[in-house]
Amino acid sequence: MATIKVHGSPYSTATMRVTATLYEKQIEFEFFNINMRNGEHKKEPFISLNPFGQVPAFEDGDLKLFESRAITQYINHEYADKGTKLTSSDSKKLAIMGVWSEVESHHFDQVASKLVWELGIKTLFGIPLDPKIVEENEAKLDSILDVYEKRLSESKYFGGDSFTLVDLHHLPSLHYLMKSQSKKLFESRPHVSAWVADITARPAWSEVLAMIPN
Ligand SMILES: N[C@@H](CCC(=O)N[C@@H](CS)C(=O)NCC(=O)O)C(=O)O
Repeated sequence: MATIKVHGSPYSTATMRVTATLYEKQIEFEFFNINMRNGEHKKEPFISLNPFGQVPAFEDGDLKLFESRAITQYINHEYADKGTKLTSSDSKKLAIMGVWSEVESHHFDQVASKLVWELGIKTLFGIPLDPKIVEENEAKLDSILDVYEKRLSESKYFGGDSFTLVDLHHLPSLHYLMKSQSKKLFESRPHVSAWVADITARPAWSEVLAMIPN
């Protein structure tokens, strides 16, 4: 089997989505650290792997991919027999997963990524945050988490009874937000809070966190 290569940054939420999937599937990979502070993601050779100049990029033999969710879907499909099953073979369950997958990327992530930047990354690198952006996006997150609380009171995970890619795709932003003032929005909702505790305790997720430099 050709070696899988992940080009990204251990701090990047999109990169973490891919490494979390590889660890869940127990697939070995080689990690190439792209120094974003030096702008390596905007230059060759990286820009040939992702013309949008964003991490991560991924290689499996001749196959070259970018866009983290497309990469996780590929890994899940190609290595279906390995590690954790992160999807369903039932078309109705798959359709429900599809709904919540769209919610994660078009509702949750739109807001969470702004908060991660303001409260997570800027804090990490000592850059002053913009309180207006934080306030606006926390208000939006509050409404999204009302929907999440209802869904998670009916179903243990977003896709049903078992952990799937939909839950996994949330993990990187949760990592930053649960260390920030936005934590209160998750903790005030019992089902959301139990789901966060459950999915962040997964051994594969600890392996992703171990890649972040101290
Ligand atoms: N939709 C893309 C988003 C990738 C993305 O936004 N990556 C961030 C790091 S988490 C990045 O490279 N930011 C630098 C930039 O946009 O210039 C994916 O899921 O892969």
